[in-house]
Amino acid sequence: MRVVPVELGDRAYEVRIAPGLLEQAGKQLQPFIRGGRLVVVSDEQVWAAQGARLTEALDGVDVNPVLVAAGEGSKSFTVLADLMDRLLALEIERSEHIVAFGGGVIGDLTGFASAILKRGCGFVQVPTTLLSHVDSSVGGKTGINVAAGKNLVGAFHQPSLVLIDPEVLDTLDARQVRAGYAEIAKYGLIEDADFFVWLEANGHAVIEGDLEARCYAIEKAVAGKARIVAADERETGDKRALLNLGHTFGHALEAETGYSERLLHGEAVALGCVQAMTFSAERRLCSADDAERTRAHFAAVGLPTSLAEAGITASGEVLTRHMASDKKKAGGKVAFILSRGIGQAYVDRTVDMADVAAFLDRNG
Ligand SMILES: NC(=O)c1ccc[n+]([C@@H]2O[C@H](COP(=O)([O-])OP(=O)(O)OC[C@H]3O[C@@H](n4cnc5c(N)ncnc54)[C@H](O)[C@@H]3O)[C@@H](O)[C@H]2O)c1
Ligand SMILES: O=C(O)C(=O)C[C@@H](O)[C@H](O)[C@H](O)COP(=O)(O)O
Ligand SMILES: [Zn+2]
Repeated sequence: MRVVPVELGDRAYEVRIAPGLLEQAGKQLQPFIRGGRLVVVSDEQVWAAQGARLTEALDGVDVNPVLVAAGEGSKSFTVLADLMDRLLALEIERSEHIVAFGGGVIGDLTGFASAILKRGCGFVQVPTTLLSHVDSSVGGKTGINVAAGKNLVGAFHQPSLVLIDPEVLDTLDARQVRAGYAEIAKYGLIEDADFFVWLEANGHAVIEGDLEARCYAIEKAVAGKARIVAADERETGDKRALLNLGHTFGHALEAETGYSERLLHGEAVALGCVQAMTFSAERRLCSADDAERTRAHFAAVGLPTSLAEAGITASGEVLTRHMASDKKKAGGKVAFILSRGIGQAYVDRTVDMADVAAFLDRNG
């Protein structure tokens, strides 16, 4: 088993990664079982595909599944309110841990519900998508989307344990796997140029399900994220903001497409990373070659790299309006994660929104 520690003092926890780990859920989750039961929040699709594996591994435990609809729409006040009522109806106690069994939507929603239920109870992440393996299950960002934008209501609330079994990805469809891959490549672009080179050679293997390549890439991305989170848990400095590479652009694209299946979060991040690198190249911060390598790699693994490809016709002015609600805004200025080269992302607070709008109009 690969174990990545997330060093956060009294909120420290482990990320355990191993094929077949789900079969050991009884042993792994033992410390969190209270009164013989475990409350598990999941979505209907995950539960249909993987629920039996979890409940069989928890033989003898009274598993209480609480299911929500699959998809980004469940990161909403309506679903959160209903979930809270259902958790309270189970007479859940503050000393209990809730298990988030699903992708990033379930992790973000359940994590937020745990943060506010009875003023905070514990939770454990058992992620089931590639995206949630490499990114959303680690670091404690939880929350929901609201009319004003993506993840604008939420809390930092760390899980007590993360259990990653790459074999759960066997039932995940190929488009979702590719979307999750974008957050792996993002990590290489941020601060690990050698890892990006490795991905250029092995990205297909990661996507196609080579277990060794997948485990290596998952561990690498998780370890990178854990290091950044340990250094800047609440994004008060510029360190954690780097994990937002591609997201200022990407979240605007998700807003424009109504958080719908038209553009998955990971696809928006891929497109956003290409835009951030191309914008950086136009400003001569990084080379045109690095921007092209980024575009070519995402294209090679089947991710969208242009607005036209994603079917987005909105003007730069409309897209930058979405960016105005970005959480990285300070003193009225939106911060952008730009790049001095592959593996050299940095936070830039000098960007003029009119320049971004004109860039988007030129680079449809
Ligand atoms: N908190 C963070 O740090 C963080 C980081 C990155 C992304 N996110 C958030 O994560 C969300 C995206 O997460 P996601 O890409 O995992 O999407 P998701 O949770 O919507 O899952 C994608 C789809 O796959 C299905 N699914 C999940 N696991 C499956 C499995 N093993 N077999 C079959 N079907 C399965 C789900 O039912 C869903 O329909 C976004 O809301 C994004 O904002 C959060
Ligand atoms: O963990 C982080 O920090 C990230 O930025 C990871 C991102 O991949 C993730 O999508 C996150 O939810 C975006 O953060 P937000 O603060 O912009 O909502
Ligand atoms: Zn993301």
